Amino acid sequence: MKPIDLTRREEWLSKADILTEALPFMRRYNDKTVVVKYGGHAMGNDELALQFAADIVLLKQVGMHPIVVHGGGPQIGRMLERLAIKSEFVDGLRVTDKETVEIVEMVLSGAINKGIVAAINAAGGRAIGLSGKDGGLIQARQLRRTKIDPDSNIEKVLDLGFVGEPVKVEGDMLHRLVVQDLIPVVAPIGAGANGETFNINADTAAGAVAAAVDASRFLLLTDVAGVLDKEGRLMPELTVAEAQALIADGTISGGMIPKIETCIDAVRGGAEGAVIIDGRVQHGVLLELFTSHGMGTWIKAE
Ligand SMILES: Nc1ncnc2c1ncn2[C@@H]1O[C@H](COP(=O)(O)OP(=O)(O)O)[C@@H](O)[C@H]1O
Ligand SMILES: CC(=O)N[C@@H](CCC(=O)OP(=O)(O)O)C(=O)O
Repeated sequence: MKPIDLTRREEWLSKADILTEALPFMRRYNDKTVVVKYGGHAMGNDELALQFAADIVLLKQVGMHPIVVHGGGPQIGRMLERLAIKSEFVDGLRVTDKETVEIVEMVLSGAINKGIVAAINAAGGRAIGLSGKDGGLIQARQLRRTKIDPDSNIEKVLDLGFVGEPVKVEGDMLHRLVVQDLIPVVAPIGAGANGETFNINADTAAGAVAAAVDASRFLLLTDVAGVLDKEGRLMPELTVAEAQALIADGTISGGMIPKIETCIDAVRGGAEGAVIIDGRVQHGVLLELFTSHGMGTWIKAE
């Protein structure tokens, strides 16, 4: 990190202003757990990734307990393409056959998880990489999803293969890690009761982790400013009911659906705030947590 040049009064003052604004938030969140979902689209370039890691370390340094749950959808997509394996999405979820789930696990628990761990460690933190399989962290079952067929009006069960949903997250295990000053970095892979591997949407996994550790704040980093209305304008706040209406009328679609569903679960579960922010903005996590104006879209109960 570049030190503040105290001979340049202007620079010094601007940093002092930032600190004056940030300190009350830092005090408020001292000893509190924050779950940060780091989406594949938010990972951007190496510089942004290093900055993200430094911000996570800073949260730890000011006394918070950050837990990172990451995605990697675009990276999985690229690997599947290289291997000439076709992939399709239904409502933002990747249809996952046996061959695909092996690649999903390899990409998420391998390169991406260890890359984030290495970046946090290089920034001065102590990260520990886990998949949902380690220590039985995320126990999962096959996701059962149905859809009403618009022509016949009959409810149909969708076959998404090895797409899972969390049944139980070992929150205590994460607590034991964070009190030892470790920063858990979790890949959204679930373990089935019979040892199956499940591909869990990273937003869903992050929401389940946030609920299990009773997180004070839940941030989802993506590649848009937040939830956009039909004209593409940012919506700074949404109630649960408003968000549901936007899904129903199609304003919210694709990958934004699991994000919103997860935020709704988090606020219903008691999280103080669930926020969708632009991970491509430098220091977005700090701006959201430590400024009064925040960033992105805040989903609130009512
Ligand atoms: N109303 C909306 N506001 C913002 N983004 C939306 C909306 N509806 C759909 N999206 C899409 O959701 C995407 C974010 O989801 P996704 O691609 O799964 O991100 P990530 O990889 O970060 O999880 C956006 O890039 C955008 O294309
Ligand atoms: C079931 C399902 O869709 N799983 C996701 C898991 C990764 C993910 O969610 O990554 P992002 O957060 O970057 O989108 C997938 O296979 O792409």
